[in-house]
Amino acid sequence: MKYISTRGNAPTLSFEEAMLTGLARDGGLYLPESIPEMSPADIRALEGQSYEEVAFRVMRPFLGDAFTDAEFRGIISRAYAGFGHAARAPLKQLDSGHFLLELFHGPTLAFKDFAMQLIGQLFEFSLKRSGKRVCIVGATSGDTGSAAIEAFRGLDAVDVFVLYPHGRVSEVQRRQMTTPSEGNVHALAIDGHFDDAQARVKDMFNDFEFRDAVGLAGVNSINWARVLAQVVYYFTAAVSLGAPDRKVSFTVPTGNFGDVFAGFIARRMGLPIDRLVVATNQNDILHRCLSTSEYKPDGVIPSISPSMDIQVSSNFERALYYAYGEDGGAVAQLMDELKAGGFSVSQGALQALRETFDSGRCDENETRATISRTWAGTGELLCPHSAVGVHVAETMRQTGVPMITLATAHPAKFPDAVQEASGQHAPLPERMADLYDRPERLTRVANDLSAIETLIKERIAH
Ligand SMILES: Cc1ncc(COP(=O)(O)O)c(C=O)c1O
Ligand SMILES: N[C@@H](CCOP(=O)(O)O)C(=O)O
Repeated sequence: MKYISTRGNAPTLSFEEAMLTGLARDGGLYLPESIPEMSPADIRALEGQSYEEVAFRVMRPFLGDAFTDAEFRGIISRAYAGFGHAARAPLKQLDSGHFLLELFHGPTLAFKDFAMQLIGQLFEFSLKRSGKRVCIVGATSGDTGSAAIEAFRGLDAVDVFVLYPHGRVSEVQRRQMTTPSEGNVHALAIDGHFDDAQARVKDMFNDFEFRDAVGLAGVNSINWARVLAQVVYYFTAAVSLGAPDRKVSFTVPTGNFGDVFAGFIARRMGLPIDRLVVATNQNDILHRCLSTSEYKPDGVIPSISPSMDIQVSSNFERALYYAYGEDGGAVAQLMDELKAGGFSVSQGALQALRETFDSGRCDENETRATISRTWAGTGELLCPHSAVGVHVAETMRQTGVPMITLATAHPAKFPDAVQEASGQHAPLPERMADLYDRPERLTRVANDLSAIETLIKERIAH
């Protein structure tokens, strides 16, 4: 299995190389050259299997010869051993035909753990084998950063730097990033919002001298392995509702488009997904683009679902690659236009996107009302991101096709918003009960590439 760049002008890599490389050297994102398919019989055979077994069968064809079957099974088993639910991703019924896929039972209480725990294990295995070191730099609006720190803390061959927008993540998210005491963990609070942090990370990848000097690696959903690990729970959820003999739809609270793009890959692999619904908060560039064809970032507005406060949605580039008929030149052209302010998706590409994706938006009041209504009606306490999904799903439901909404974070990560909306306190699990008492360690940084690069080089030298 080979990996190619969405912009068509970077070296072709193996799975392991693409995983350790992060951003392609032409600025694009890696994708498999072709997408392996699973037959209806293969999908049917997943019924009743453990999450780990489904993960093995779904991901194995993408890996080539990077790991033996036994090695990969061991990696998967270690990755999910620390999850707080035997099913890993349990499905709960909310209403007739509407289900909630709970993705927040991992160590940092967000869906990011599904991929990050796996790539933590993959990196560790791979770096031990090669004897190499890497410097991971990630951008986060709150959840990727804490999941990355949890997955890589204390690893000898890795330094992990996380850039988060100062003052724009929840207190629990911040403390998850600033309280680990391991010397290889560096939480950097940047002046700006998530889009600034993500832009600086991509700038670092495009600064080849810096990139090669520090051994830069990425664990944002830039990294294909992140997306791949998220494909698995689309299979477990759909199969438990009758796939491949019954279609299902998914609604996905969306920011950087990684999670919903994983659903797109599941669909291309043969999973009978009817609609993939992109649910945005008031930072609704994706909903506007899918409705009007115009993709023009116009500034982030802070919301009560802060992890989705994103206007430059990295993985949309991967969807555009397929919508433009796998034409890397066309994608490179759009990304140049984006640097100059924005672009319009062609009518043909828009039609291709709409064959798979629907979209909807949920404002702040609707988010609060959904948390309150869902608590009162079902006893399920939603985090604000999951509430965005549930609200949009409720407006999109079709009779006859079950809708599965992804619950992307635990309500305890956003206790103030949840309390205000529902009057309910969402307590942290016992193992994190002292989070508010642990000492914090962070560095404030300006939104300045050279200052951040200098800081990273100095920290690594020490
Ligand atoms: C809790 C939560 N929900 C939803 C999202 C959006 O996911 P994606 O960026 O993959 O679209 C994020 C951030 O990624 C998140 O942290
Ligand atoms: N919401 C994310 C933003 C980064 O997304 P990623 O999937 O590209 O890592 C976060 O919580 O950091």
